[in-house]
Amino acid sequence: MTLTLHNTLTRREEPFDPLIPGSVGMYCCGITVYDYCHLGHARTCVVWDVVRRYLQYLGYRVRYIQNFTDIDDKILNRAKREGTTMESVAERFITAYFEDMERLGVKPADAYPRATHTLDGIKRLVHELEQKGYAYPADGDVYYSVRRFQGYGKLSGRELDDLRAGASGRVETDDPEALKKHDPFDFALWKGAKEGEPSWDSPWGKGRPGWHIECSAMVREQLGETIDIHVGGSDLIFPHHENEIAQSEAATGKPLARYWLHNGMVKVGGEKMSKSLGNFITIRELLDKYEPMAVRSLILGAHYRKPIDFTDEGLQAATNGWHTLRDGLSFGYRYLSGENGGGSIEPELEHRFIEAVNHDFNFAGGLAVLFEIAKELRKEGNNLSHTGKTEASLEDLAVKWHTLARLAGVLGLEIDPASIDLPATDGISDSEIEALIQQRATAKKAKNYAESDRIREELKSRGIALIDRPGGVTTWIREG
Ligand SMILES: Nc1ncnc2c1ncn2[C@@H]1O[C@H](COP(=O)(O)OP(=O)(O)OP(=O)(O)O)[C@@H](O)[C@H]1O
Ligand SMILES: [Zn+2]
Repeated sequence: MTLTLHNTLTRREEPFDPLIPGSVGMYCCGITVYDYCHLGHARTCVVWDVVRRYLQYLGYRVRYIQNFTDIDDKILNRAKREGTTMESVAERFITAYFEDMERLGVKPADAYPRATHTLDGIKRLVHELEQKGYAYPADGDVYYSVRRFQGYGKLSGRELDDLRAGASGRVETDDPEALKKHDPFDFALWKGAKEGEPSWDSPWGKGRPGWHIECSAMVREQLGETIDIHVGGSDLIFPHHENEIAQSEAATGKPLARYWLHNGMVKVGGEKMSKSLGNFITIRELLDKYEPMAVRSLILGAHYRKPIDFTDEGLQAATNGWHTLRDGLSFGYRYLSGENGGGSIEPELEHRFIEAVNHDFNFAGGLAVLFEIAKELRKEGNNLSHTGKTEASLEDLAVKWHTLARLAGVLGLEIDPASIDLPATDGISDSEIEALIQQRATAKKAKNYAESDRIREELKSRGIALIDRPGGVTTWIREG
């Protein structure tokens, strides 16, 4: 079984073949830290977290880097609005980022480089591009000359000439930057200092870096000149990743990344969920209403390249799905004296999981295998509580449970053993059921059959079937 990936650069699904066998260098464009993260950011972080975990599970050593963009107009604007500094805004939202990601079970990256910590590397790169004729200074700024780079447009499939035609050669005369550029598609590598804004010394005078150059510099510093996998949201393909390629490849003469992978957007009513559009729900607000693992299930239930439309119904369905998994995952704790995933696993099920996921990270296909195991364990758990017996042997069930726990862990879907007594799938706990059965017995004794039937119906509508046994004993099972 080979892992194949859809490479945005070649528009094809290709076998994965890292530069150094057994080892993967992976870079993800991270967050611009000027606000709380929303569900769109959660999707990006969760998807690439799971890709990283999966590669590790296949046996690769993975070095995973994600940056923070902590120099940016949006951060500056917020700082001005709040009468504080850019550093303090960035610090606050970096802290919030780590809190949110911990709740979602996203593993920390191996390093989190920041623009403010990478200034030397950025300046070196700009200088190199200038030396090689790809960059020109203009009145305190430095611009990248896109038409000097042969491969410009190869990632996004956009031709510079088409872009030019689209822009109809018009130059916005009231935009001071536009007047400094030799070509409208040139972009800033370095921006001369503006009054009252943070700035750093450089050979071009005081100023600050552009957005695209920081990623080129951080990739190089953290992972080298050519990396295996570069990832980010599909909104970054153009211009951000196109510009990263132009910068890095012009400087080194080598490919920046062997595989470019992009996740689809979280949308709301067809539009990208975005801070700027104001149509977002923060991870914090979301986690007030839904369980973190339900959010993960929502994200992993769609193929990573497809858009997800955010709705409450979608999250409710993902919650139900998660509860099925949770019931399966709790089997070992409830019935197998709480051992966890260290035991043997079933090769056939593992094979099916890998076969699904190896096809361009089809996590939804992998999840389907997990649901199947979880449903069987849930059913056998019910058998065990109500008849004391199971259909399969307990040894087989232990192997299935280990398989489920191991593979769900690869997707970062885990239960907290302390939470196992929470209400199960239908939201009704064992003790609530027992209480209703008691009430029903009392009603029956009083010959209030209407009430006793009502209770039976109520439980039935919540997925609980009652079985009246001889001697007035009532047992129950969870159906479904
Ligand atoms: N709606 C979304 N769905 C999926 N990924 C997203 C979404 N919005 C942003 N991302 C991804 O999150 C990462 C961080 O993005 P960044 O901080 O630049 O957000 P942004 O695009 O400025 O957000 P916004 O558009 O909300 O202002 C990027 O990889 C980006 O592609
Ligand atoms: Zn980037």
